[in-house]
Amino acid sequence: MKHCGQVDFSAQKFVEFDVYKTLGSFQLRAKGVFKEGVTCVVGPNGSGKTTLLKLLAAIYKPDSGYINYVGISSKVYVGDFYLPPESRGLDIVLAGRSRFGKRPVGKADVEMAVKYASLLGASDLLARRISSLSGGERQRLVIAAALSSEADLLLLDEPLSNLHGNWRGRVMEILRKYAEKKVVVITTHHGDVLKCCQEAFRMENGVLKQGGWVEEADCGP
Ligand SMILES: Nc1ncnc2c1ncn2[C@@H]1O[C@H](COP(=O)(O)OP(=O)(O)OP(=O)(O)O)[C@@H](O)[C@H]1O
Repeated sequence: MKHCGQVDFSAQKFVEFDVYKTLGSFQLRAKGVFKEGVTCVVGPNGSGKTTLLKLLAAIYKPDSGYINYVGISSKVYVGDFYLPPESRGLDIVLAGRSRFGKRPVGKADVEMAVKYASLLGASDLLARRISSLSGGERQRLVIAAALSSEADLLLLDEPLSNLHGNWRGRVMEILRKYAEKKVVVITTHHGDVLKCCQEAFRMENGVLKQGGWVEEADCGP
């Protein structure tokens, strides 16, 4: 309930966590809150970014600790995913729409998939065999797939890989729009997009460190 003088957080979505996970000799310890907006997690190869996203997506179970989802009823992790080479571009976007096989898709879902592909300038790629697509073309369809899931918590592993400067900026703009009422977390190696994140964290040797608010985000509306 909202009281006079208090901020009402009841409508907001966020995920708060304090998790420990061991994978072989690798140990991860991550504590933080990811809020509505686009959060970027940066860090060197092997530092634990993917592991954290998979923990938050409930693909991995933490060894100890907790993950508290507030206002979040659906979560989707999107990394690279396999589809048979004879699949079409539309199949990529529909995979996201089905939340990667978790729900059936129908005619209305195809319409939504077409809409999201158009947002990514990928309408002409929908009928193409995926084996004929360039890395960047496939990546734009993967991003359309992620968006078409319409999940409250979108965990995107390297969504900007294979995209050149202009497209990285456009994708960040689109993600920021999507994240106005949802939580989007991306991992990235591209320092040039950090100015487009509402918040940034660094992963170093399995430890999550807050990078602080990015004050002057000059991307998107
Ligand atoms: N199933 C596993 N068994 C053992 N070790 C694993 C397993 N999965 C990941 N690791 C190790 O955990 C560490 C963190 O991996 P993770 O994929 O989270 O890193 P990352 O920061 O996403 O790296 P990159 O930027 O290269 O994608 C790495 O040292 C990796 O080798």
